Amino acid sequence: MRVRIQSSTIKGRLTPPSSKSMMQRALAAAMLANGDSVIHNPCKCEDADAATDIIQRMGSVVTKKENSLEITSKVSEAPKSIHVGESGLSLRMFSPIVALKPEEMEITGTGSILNRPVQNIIEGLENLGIECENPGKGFLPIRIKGGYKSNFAKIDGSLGSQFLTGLLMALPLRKEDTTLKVSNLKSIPYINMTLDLIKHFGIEIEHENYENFQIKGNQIYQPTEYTIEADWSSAAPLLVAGALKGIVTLEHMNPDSYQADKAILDALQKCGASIAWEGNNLTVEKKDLNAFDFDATHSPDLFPPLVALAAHCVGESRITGVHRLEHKECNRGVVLKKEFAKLGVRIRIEGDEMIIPGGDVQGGLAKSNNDHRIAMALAVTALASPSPIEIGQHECVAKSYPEFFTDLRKIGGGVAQFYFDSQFV
Ligand SMILES: O=C(O)C1=C[C@@H](OP(=O)(O)O)[C@@H](O)[C@H](O)C1
Ligand SMILES: C=C(OP(=O)(O)O)C(=O)O
Repeated sequence: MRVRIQSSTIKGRLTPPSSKSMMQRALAAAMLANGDSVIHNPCKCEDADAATDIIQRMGSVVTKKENSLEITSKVSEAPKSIHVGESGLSLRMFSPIVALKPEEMEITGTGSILNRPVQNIIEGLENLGIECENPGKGFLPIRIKGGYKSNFAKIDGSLGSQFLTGLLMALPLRKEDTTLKVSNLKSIPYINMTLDLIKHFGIEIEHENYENFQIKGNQIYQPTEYTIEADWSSAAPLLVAGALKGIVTLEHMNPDSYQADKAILDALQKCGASIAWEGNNLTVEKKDLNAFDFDATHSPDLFPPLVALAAHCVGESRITGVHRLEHKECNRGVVLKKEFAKLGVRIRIEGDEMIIPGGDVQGGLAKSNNDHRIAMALAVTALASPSPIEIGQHECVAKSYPEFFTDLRKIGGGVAQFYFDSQFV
């Protein structure tokens, strides 16, 4: 199935889905807290389902209520395997967590996660004395025989923050203290989110400049109630839709969020869109849009919606941080260049910079490459395109935002859906 989006005027109010990053962390923390926790406003998407399945396999009982999840956690026997679905975060966060258990456990996944390297997880765990096997030779599956033996490790943060998130969640449960020396950490705001969330569950970690983490052992996760915020990563394409073609108000947004992708506001401001807050309601409205420069090194998931924005600005926009895109659901730098070329936009990549000429969008056929953020970016690009854009493999939005096309339609997006029975682009 593919979807066709045509030029449309945007006008409306929405609440974006709850944060999948916070949701997966909250599920892990609730599992680590022996007792009853409640997650309010849970996120419903495939990555959240994967994390829910993992904690259930690890022995937590999850009960769905109206707009909450009750999680009863208890010490239980380790399963033989866990399945992370397509979630990079669940893979990298739960690996160090399951390594607290001495039993051997296999970690598997499906789809795009099978093309994402696991070497840095293995190296990091081995530095802490964990035995790992990797029948997938650099990719999933991996087998972990847990039991941390070392109190010190050097961690390479250059590929991202997710593995460090897992270590920061797991290591406070050791008997011993641990010191981590982290080099070249990327996606830093995600670590702030982790530290804030575990603090809510009673865990304290100190660090100097995101390089030297002192993790006290013998800490205890306290069962608690936790409310998941609206997702700034899912909000980003909706805000770009407002900036390109009308006006959109997003409700229940936290202006003080730790989420990295709140930085979309900086880019919208730089290009000249109108931004207004009223309490927790955020309104973005179209104005004349000019090219902008933006550093997305620490908020890499903003690249796709920012490319959609830049493609309709006057002039050439420059986004830094291309090296952060290689190991996402697809190689996002390469795929953005290839798919936007099909629509008339000749993106250039020079070193770590992506240069996007504005004003060349023609419309046409493009595919998501099974990447939810690319599918959403193509959809909002279409709102201001002279001819419609058809998007193949658009169902992949279910990874983070299953209702994306329904919501886009609610605010005026001209979304038509139809079946197609043979090979597509
Ligand atoms: O911790 C998280 O929730 C995430 C961290 C980022 O990954 P990296 O830390 O690998 O850059 C981001 O791209 C991902 O979508 C979610
Ligand atoms: C990269 C993403 O997620 P993950 O790494 O958790 O699969 C994303 O949601 O854009």
